[in-house]
Amino acid sequence: MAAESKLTWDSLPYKLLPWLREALVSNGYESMTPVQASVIPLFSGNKDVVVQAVTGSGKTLAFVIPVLEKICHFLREESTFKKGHFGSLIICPTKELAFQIEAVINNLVEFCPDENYKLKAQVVLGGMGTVLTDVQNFMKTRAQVIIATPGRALEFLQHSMVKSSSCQVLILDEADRLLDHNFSSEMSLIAKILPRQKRVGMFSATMSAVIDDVFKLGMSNPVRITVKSDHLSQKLIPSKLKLFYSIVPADEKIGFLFHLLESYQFKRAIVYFPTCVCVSYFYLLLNHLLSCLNKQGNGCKGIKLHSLHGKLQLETRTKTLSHFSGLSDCKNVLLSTDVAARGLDIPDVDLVIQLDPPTDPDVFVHRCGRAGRAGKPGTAVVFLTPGLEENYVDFMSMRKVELHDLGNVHYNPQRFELIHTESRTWLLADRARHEKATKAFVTYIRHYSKHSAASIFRLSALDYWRLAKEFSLFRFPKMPENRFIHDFPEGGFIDKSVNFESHSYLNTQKENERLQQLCSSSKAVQLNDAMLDRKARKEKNLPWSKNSKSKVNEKQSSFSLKESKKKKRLLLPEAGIRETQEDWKDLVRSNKRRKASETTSFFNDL
Ligand SMILES: Nc1ncnc2c1ncn2[C@@H]1O[C@H](COP(=O)(O)OP(=O)(O)OP(=O)(O)O)[C@@H](O)[C@H]1O
Repeated sequence: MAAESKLTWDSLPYKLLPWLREALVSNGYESMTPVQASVIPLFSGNKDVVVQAVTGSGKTLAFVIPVLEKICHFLREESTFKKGHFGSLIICPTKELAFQIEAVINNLVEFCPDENYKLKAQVVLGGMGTVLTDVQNFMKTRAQVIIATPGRALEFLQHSMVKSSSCQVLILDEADRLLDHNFSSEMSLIAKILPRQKRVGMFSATMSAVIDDVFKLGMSNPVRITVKSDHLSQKLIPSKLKLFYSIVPADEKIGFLFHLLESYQFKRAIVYFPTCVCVSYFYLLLNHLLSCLNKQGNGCKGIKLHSLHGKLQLETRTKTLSHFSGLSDCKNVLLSTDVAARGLDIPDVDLVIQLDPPTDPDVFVHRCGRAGRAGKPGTAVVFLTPGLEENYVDFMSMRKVELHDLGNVHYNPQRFELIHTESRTWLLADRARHEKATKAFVTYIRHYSKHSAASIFRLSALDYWRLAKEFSLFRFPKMPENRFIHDFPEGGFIDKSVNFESHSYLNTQKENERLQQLCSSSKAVQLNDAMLDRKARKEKNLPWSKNSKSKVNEKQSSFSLKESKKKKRLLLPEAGIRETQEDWKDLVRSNKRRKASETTSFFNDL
């Protein structure tokens, strides 16, 4: 980071603990960043702080230093925390961020002389064992700093063996995220459990709606600190981060993404997708396309893809991040949801691509801020589809975020066609792939409806045909939004040349099950036809006196028999119809899940 000479650690109005000063310098932090210089004296001097500073400006150390100092002062006086007690609680919205903060603390505390005490931090996260395991570990390690995500932090504090009366400092990293409606109830309960006398620090690059909530957390007279970038026009954006937009029709996004990945010189890039299913689907598809393009000598060599989203096991997520950020001679590309939008500090990420803008405009700033950190150069590009979405440029400009046109990009149309053909062939080879594409498409539409800028992102204005092509769909799933699709094809069939009955699974067991189901439903149709035939014959053989219908009606009745057969068939689970019902069931199920998850954890969706 470009250090300003006057911001040395010695220029603080008090003297840092000698071991801490040494630890900072040994970790390469020769001097303070502006946010550290503004925050540390106030926060260490017992003020509550609400800090807004651009992404990558060093907010983590701005709270870690006062936290460690306060614990050391306490330990100097009391020599130890009583069993079950701790000194500081740091809350952040994601597990990745919790581990990152733990690493920053660990790198410093190893310099702490442990004559009397050993400084320790412990992460306490949902999805990693039970809270009882966390508590048992805590009893063994006697960690003084707890780093947690909100739900597990609350469970931990509510455990009878955990005593919170010695907690002196509460930190909310990505505070605006922690205080939004998804976490606010946990946060108020946590604030009630912790002692009144604690100091509170809130940190984020965006703080639009936070200020009303500070008093709920028991902050008394907080100081608001805003550190803007020295960028001429963009005060919310780091000075060396360049922001671009490009108008790209939905069905050209994948081709254009490959073009950017190939033509830009970068070391690490993050590509954002809206949902977990979209990440996992496009990870498979893009990997396949990459190997096709490579084999056919169509470029895109030396690119390695990684995928990250909240539905992956924590262990997988951790491994993915370490592979993505580890040493490599490839261009590493992380396909991710917003689980990697905030706080993550991955060295050398110099390109961020957003296939779609995020639903919350504040997240846009956080996503872009994964590049251009700590004074390094970076580029962020967002794709906007032609039409209403173009207004996003003015919308962001009103929020003081200026986007520049990436300009005309010439890319190879042949390669573009190749991408579509290869995607189609790949999907045709396995029915499961098309099912995944369908799910990804449905989650995309659902996500689109959540945009806070509803006048720009309208479901009615989406180009569903092009969007379906982006996902390589052969058929529209049944969903309420189909009413917006012009010239909606009969049965939703986009590609009429695809025979859905013979479209098979690559997995033999799955395929056998499907064939059995198909067979039993066609038997059911036959049985039903036979039953109707018998009934008709019986009616025909009745004596004239008992038959209510006249001969004149006979022709009509044989016609209505055919009609009723047809109708009954429609009620039976024939292959095509069953699929539509499946699509529909998926949607209903996912709607139910969405409602449930909206009331539980928002981050399941990331
Ligand atoms: N004093 C310093 N000197 C040199 N580098 C620093 C200093 N402080 C922090 N950094 C580096 O700057 C980078 C960004 O820091 P950090 O992750 O704390 O930013 P942030 O402001 O929290 O960003 P975000 O808003 O994205 O969470 C890190 O790589 C960190 O090592």
